[in-house]
Amino acid sequence: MSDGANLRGRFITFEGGEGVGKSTQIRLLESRLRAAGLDVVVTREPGGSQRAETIREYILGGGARALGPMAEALLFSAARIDHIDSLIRPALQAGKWVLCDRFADSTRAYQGANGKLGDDVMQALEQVTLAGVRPDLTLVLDMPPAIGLQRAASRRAAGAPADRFESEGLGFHARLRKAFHQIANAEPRRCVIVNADRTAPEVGADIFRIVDERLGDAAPAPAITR
Ligand SMILES: Nc1ncnc2c1ncn2[C@@H]1O[C@H](COP(=O)(O)OP(=O)(O)OP(=O)(O)O)[C@@H](O)[C@H]1O
Ligand SMILES: Cc1cn([C@H]2C[C@H](O)[C@@H](COP(=O)(O)O)O2)c(=O)[nH]c1=O
Repeated sequence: MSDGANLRGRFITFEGGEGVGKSTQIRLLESRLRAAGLDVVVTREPGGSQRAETIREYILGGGARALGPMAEALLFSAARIDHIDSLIRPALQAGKWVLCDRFADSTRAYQGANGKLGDDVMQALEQVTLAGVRPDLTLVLDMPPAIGLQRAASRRAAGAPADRFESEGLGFHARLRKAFHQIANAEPRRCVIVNADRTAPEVGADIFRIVDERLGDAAPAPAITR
């Protein structure tokens, strides 16, 4: 969340490479948190607001590729500013739990590490973009990239092309995995790496246990059933 005392909710982000199961796990966690009586908002990046969804279409369609990683990072950040202002901050101020499919760590990994933008640039960008809205917990879903890419490909409609980043080579996706590990290892109070190469219910049980351990005091009696 949240360095502002007026942000009462909880902010959980899901990160990782392509096809690691973030959307699937967000749906599972959403239903468990709702069952525990919490007010939950599910959202995603890039996107989550009308203007940010327009930017999403442009970037994932490959429109910004030729501009290079710095310009792409700025576009993701522009989308994030609108998303934070119009949806995330108001939800946190209202005491809701926000589950977000990707956030600033994706910019660090995809544009920063893979695009070779310096840490100083990435930190400055986050400082102005996030304006104090930072995740309470980040779940980094981890698996060999070849498996995730295979899952992402099998999810696509027949004949649909891979998007801007799915179509990068295996080396790009291997560097992403390393970057997410580095991010998580550098911030162990915020980030947990979750082995996503298991069945969805197994991963989901692990995630709920982590959420309960890390943020359970904020929830009305979250009960682990398995
Ligand atoms: N644990 C799992 N085992 C096998 N298949 C899974 C598992 N979790 C999700 N899937 C399937 O893999 C595909 C990708 O899952 P999902 O959309 O949840 O991933 P994602 O991380 O949100 O992907 P992306 O970042 O590419 O949008 C879907 O077809 C989904 O049904
Ligand atoms: C937020 C963000 C995302 N990306 C990349 C990562 C994915 O390839 C796509 C989003 O697609 P998904 O199916 O919704 O995961 O965008 C990025 O490069 N930088 C970012 O900041």
